[in-house]
Amino acid sequence: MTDAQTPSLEYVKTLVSQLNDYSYSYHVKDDPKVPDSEYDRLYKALQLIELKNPQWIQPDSPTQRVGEKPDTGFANVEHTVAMLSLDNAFDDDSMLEFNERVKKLLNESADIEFCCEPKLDGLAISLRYEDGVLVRGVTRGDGLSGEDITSNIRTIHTVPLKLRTDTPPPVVEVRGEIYMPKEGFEVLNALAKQKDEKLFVNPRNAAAGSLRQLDPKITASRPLVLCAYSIGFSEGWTQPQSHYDGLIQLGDWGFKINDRMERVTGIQGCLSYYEKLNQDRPALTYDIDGIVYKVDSIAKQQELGFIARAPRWAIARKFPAQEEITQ
Ligand SMILES: Cc1ccc2cc(C(N)=O)cc(O)c2n1
Repeated sequence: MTDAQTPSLEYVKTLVSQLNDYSYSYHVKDDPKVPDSEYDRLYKALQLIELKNPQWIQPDSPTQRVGEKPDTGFANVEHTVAMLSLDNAFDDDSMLEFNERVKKLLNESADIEFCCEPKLDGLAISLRYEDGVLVRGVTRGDGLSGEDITSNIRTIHTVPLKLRTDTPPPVVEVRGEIYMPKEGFEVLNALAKQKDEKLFVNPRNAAAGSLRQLDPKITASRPLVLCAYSIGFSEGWTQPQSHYDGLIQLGDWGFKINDRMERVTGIQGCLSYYEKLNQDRPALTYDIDGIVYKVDSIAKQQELGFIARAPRWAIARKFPAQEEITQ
């Protein structure tokens, strides 16, 4: 790319695409492709052209991540499909019962395939994409409705402003957990201490406080990460028939998915996954409060359905509570 490119709509689209590719590699794949200086040079070039040609501004331009405060507070929005809480299991016997109950309900004698993932200790949100473009981000709230925090969601680099595909579903809602990595939490509290400000008790509270800021510039300054964990409502496409494949699809679209996510066979696979993750837990760069196990087959999930608001096809196996972080 030449430096002195004549500004044009095509050139703006190329710059946006290039900057978003670099940002995806850096923030989602943790694999920077160019030095920060090169990213900043292109970003400034884009800003300058957009300033002189606002009509060329693209919806997924990285310059559009940090907007203005919403005039009023956060509007309340109803979820198209309820955001479920999970039944909890606190010991292996409960896991064995969960497995037996699932097999009985499915009238299945063979081992069930489960998808396992760390249960991130953050805040659940739902993102709506129309024709591949992010239109809204809503907190879980009470599971039926939540707060529209789109302006704050847009500032998070691991939230794609546009899905990385030329053939997006007309409508898809993606669910994920927004969390603050342990290191970012320590730096944030060290800064707060220096400024004699109130400290956050733990990364989850820090993430919640950062998302509830009315000013997106404050949210933008906080080290927040989105990890996608499921596809919610969608229409106009053929959804993968396995939860695991759905997560791979989300990764292909540009979302961060958890690299510890794994598909296992039967209850023994679940118990082994628990033992391994419980050992590795202290070394993780983020807080978790358990493991989420899901029946991998979407058809089996639909057959099992839901009791009240907790699905019969999933369970959260909790770790013993970590000692509270002393200030
Ligand atoms: C259905 C459901 C509900 C809450 C969840 C929460 C998490 C999480 N906190 O990481 C992961 C999941 O797969 C979840 N899945």
